[in-house]
Amino acid sequence: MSEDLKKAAALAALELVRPGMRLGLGTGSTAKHFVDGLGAKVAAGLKVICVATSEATQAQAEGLSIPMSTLDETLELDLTIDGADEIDSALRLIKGGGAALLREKIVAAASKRMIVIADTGKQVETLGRFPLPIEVVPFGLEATRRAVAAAVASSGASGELKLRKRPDGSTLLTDGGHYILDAHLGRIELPEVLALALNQVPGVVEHGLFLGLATAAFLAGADGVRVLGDPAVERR
Ligand SMILES: O=C[C@H](O)[C@H](O)[C@H](O)COP(=O)(O)O
Repeated sequence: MSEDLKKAAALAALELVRPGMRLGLGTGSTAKHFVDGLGAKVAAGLKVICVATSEATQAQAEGLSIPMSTLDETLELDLTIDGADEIDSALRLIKGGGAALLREKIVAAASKRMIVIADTGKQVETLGRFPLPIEVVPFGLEATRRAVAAAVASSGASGELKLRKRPDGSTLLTDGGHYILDAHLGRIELPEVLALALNQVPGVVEHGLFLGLATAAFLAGADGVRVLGDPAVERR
C-alpha cells in the first residue's frame, strides 16, 4: 500500500477525534500516520489522553509530546484507531503482522469504538490469505505448536505453523516477551470456531483474529476513502 493511501485513511480517522477524548493508538505503518497527525493537532492545542498498543507507538507518541496514560489509570477508552492485515465485510480482522496483537486486542476491548484504517487491498472475502499470528509463551513451544495444530484442524482449517524470526535469523520476541507462530492457512472459513479453539490451548496467549471488536473501517483506494460500518456507533 502506498504511503499516500495509508495517510489518507489515517487523516480521515483523525477527523473523529474530539477534545478530551481518551484514545487508543494502534501499531504499524498505517497507525504511524495517525499518530503523526495527532501529534500535529496536540502541538496546536488539542487536549487528549492516549494509551499505546506497543512500545514502538509509545515511543513515537512520547516523541511528539502526546499525553500518554495506561489502561491501569484509564480503564476505558472512547476511540481506538488501528491498522489491520486483513478485513472482511463483517469487520472481522486479522492483526499482528507487526507482532503487536496482544496489546492491540486488550486496548481494542477497552474501547467503545475501534476504527480500522487501511487501504482497500486489505479487504478480503474470506480471511486467511495473510498468515494468522498466534502469540505463544516460549515454555513448551513444541508441545504448544502441536496443540495449536490440533486446534486449527478441529476448526476445519489446515496449514503450516511457522515460528516468526527477525531478519537476523533470531526468534522474534513480542513486547510481552512471547513468540509468534504464523499460521499459513490460506482460508479461514469459520473464524469464530477457530478463535474459540485457539483460546482453549494452554500456552497460547492470544491470536490475531479480532472478531466483534472493530466498529467501522476507513479504507483508502485510488478513488478516495470508503467507510465500512458506522464510525459513530459504539460497541458497548
Ligand atoms: O501487529 C501489528 C498490527 O496488527 C498492525 O496494525 C497491522 O499489522 C497492520 O500494519 P500496517 O499498517 O503496517 O500494514
